[in-house]
Amino acid sequence: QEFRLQPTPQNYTVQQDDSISIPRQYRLMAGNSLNNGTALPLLRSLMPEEAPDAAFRIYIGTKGDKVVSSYRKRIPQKSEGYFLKIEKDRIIIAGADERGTYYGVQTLAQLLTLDKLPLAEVADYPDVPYRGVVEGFYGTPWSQEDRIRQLDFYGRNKMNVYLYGPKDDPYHSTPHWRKPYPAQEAERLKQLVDRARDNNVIFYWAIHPGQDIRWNEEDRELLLQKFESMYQLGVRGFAVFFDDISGEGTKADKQAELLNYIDNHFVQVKKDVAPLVMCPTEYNKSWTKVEGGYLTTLGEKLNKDIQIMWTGNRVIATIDRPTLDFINPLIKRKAYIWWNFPVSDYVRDHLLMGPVYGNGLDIEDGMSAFVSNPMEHAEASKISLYSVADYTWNMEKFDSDTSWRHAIKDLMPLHAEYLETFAAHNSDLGKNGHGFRREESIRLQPALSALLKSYLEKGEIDETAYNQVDEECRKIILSADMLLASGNENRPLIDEIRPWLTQFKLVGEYGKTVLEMMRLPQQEKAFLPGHAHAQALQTLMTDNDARYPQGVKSGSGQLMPTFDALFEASTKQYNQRFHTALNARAVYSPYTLESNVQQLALLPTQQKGKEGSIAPSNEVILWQAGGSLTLSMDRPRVLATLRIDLGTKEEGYTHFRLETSLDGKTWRNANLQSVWKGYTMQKADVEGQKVLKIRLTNTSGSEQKVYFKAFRLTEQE
Ligand SMILES: CCCCNC1=N[C@@H]2[C@@H](O)[C@H](O)[C@@H](CO)O[C@@H]2S1
Repeated sequence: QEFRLQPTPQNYTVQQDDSISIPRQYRLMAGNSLNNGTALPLLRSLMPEEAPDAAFRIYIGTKGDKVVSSYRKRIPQKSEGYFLKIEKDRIIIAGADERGTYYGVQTLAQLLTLDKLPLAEVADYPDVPYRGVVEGFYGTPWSQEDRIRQLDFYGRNKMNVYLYGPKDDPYHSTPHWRKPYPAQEAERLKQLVDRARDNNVIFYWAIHPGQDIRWNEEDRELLLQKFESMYQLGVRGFAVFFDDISGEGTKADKQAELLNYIDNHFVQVKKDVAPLVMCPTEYNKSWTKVEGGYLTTLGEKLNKDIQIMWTGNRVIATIDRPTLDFINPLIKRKAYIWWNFPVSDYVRDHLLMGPVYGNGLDIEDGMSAFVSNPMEHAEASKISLYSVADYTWNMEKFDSDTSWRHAIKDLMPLHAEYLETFAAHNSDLGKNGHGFRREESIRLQPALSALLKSYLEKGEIDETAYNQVDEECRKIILSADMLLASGNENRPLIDEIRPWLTQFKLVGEYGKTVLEMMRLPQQEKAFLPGHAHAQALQTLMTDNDARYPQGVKSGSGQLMPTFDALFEASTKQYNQRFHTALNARAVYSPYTLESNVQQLALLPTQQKGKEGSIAPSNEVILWQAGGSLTLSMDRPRVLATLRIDLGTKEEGYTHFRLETSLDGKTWRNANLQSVWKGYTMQKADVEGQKVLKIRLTNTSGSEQKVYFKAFRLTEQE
């Protein structure tokens, strides 16, 4: 692929017919404003060496520095803007501010990877003021090494925000948010803060006190002391998260009072701290009742410079003009967008490696920030993060597919074609509680549907489609092996995605096996080995990783549904022809879920051996009065245990009724009791009961806010 600057500059011109060789020595003319910044160290790390008598010169400074005064008018009048010009005997880098100058050097760094330096002129600046990443997912927090690599990546891609808020860090959230970090964790955070500064990234530290905060002097002071201890570590950006909580902490006027206090007595006092960021309890449109006044209270009461985060019309949603036209007037400021992609903590068996798409290209003036909540897999998230950097820097020029291909090349230049094959077939999320889906296997879709259509409707094989799919299966197997054997090119990435690479190879082999079966349903003997092999592969694909009930998923959007349908169709043909009863069901879950509780209705069911479960949800469930959830079996089954965890203590369960039924008509109550004291998990007395359906209903007469942390049954052997 051709060379491109990342992110796409606002203005970039090159003299086509001319270039210069990279100067070996240069005389540096630097403005004083850069003395304690990171633009100069970066420049020195890129260019060979300074020589006071060298002919070639580099002028670098920010607006106002004498050294770049003659280029002052060329500097874009935009925060973090810069002007970069390469001439025969000099390079000029002039920033609107220190970070702009740093970005000018980052752009020069990319040009220096070319054999010859083009005589280029770049006048550049970002569309969205705050751009970057919020580590805000559930699951295994990123490691220290992950974060260091991330911060360097943000520097190179001109992202200026890293927001530290991993849900599972006990010092970020309940129970230890009031306590300073122990020495070792504090030291590690300090390392990150320093690394962020090296990359001109604002390191925001977020606190998540909402679950047990008390609206009093003591907790307010404890929170400020915690912020002060983080400030001592070098943190210069702060956030207060009130998401995913229920109870006292959700009151808007109390939240506003606390945040204004922090703003007035900490942020404004320190003077070198970025504007305070807050995460509201009602953080997406599907959860907010405008007339309830939560958002308008924040909009009216919160100091104007406090930023308010928003995920869009739903928890997981793309952002467009109507989204912003809804929220901005309510909060009386531009929303600070928290984009829940490529986060996968609600579909942990999937990787989201596909293109970034679906966000409006005309909304840069409607948001104060756009930060991505990524996967727990740091390296794998970089495909999306590269494109988020591209999209937020220059929105109009953003091209989803071009950006995606370059993101892959940036991640593994030597194995880009294989990683692209892998990423193309590992992008959809599968069925999930949020109903958010992504395109997958886009280029192969026509062949897959043509192959399936002709086989199902006419029992014929569309040879063209067949060969395309066969060829892709070969590429899938090859790509999996090449990436697994890719050694040190990007070992951390391969370590993260190895279970999915192994699975991907099985998908390729399964496809080839099913394609062979399609040729043989009339051959009594020859069909059998293929059928047996396909079943063996199905077993290997569902039982391959203890961390995921049904194994990791790969190709779940298009490849696997097609291959499964072809497996079933060819086996059915064989059974009819030879009056046999070979198993003709590829994927099989004995459990189906129905619910009129909107946030539960789409949750997938899982089955592994004798255990069945409904996938948990990360969010607070608004369970309407009379709302119910029903789990149905394919046939009556004898239960051993049933455990339910709504994240609430004893009295919370009194609002619900649990019933079982053998025929779906007559129901009998099943009592719930605590599994053990102080724990929210409850167990039902269903031991030995033969049931067809299980139903959980909110019989309290009013809406209940609960979590949906577990719904697990085991059958008797
Ligand atoms: C507006 C900002 C508040 C977003 N808070 C959220 N908390 C949860 C995150 O921890 C999860 O990673 C995310 C995706 O499951 O869902 C919600 S989104």
